[in-house]
Amino acid sequence: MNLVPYDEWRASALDPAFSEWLRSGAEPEWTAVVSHPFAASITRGDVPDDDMRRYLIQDFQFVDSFTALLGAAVASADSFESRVPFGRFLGETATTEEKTYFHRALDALGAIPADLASPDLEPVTADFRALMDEARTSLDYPIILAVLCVAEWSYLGWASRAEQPLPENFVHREWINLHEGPVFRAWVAFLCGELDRLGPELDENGRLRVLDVFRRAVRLELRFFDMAAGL
Ligand SMILES: Cc1ncc(C[n+]2csc(CCO)c2C)c(N)n1
Repeated sequence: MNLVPYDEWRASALDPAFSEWLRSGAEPEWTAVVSHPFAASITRGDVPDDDMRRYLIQDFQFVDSFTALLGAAVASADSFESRVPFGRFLGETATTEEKTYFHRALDALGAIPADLASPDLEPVTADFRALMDEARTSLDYPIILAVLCVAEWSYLGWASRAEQPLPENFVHREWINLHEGPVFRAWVAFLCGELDRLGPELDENGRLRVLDVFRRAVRLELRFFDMAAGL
């Protein structure tokens, strides 16, 4: 656990970015997420259909709350320039992915419409949705950023470990491609950059609140993959 205050840490860190203070403060769970056996199995293309279906059914419920949280980011960002990337991601990626990938993948895996509309929530899915609802209703921009940043940065983390050639099965291949590549990298860099811009301006208490939310989100990502792996 990282208990070194940001100002002290910054003086000696190799990369003094606020987002790096958050990430290193979320170890060892961060590394456990990006190197998780379930994620590694996605990159190899060998997740059994039943496991992939269960994971994606739960993840569709995650993405629903995540999409609502993006709306709160549009509403709470501190400038027009900062609102724009959230609006673009919302329109171009989040809603397109929902319409296409989840529907096609879950159809191929034999899910029925009720599995998308109103599945039973796993405890970790309910907990993750509760954290996102908490961030959304706070309308506190750095807090919202912390949750969004963990979700996207950690997914870039495992997906960028995939080796070529990617699996042929589209359910695996497209799920990797959605979280890799120059456009997704630029999106993650934007989220980290916003935290790097705003974090140093917060007082110590404000920074610790952002770190607390960041850590809670990382622990939930870990539990989410554990759930998917049946651990
Ligand atoms: C538990 C969990 N954490 C992060 C992501 C990454 N992610 C967050 S929203 C979204 C859809 C728009 O790209 C994606 C892929 C996820 N899917 N599931």
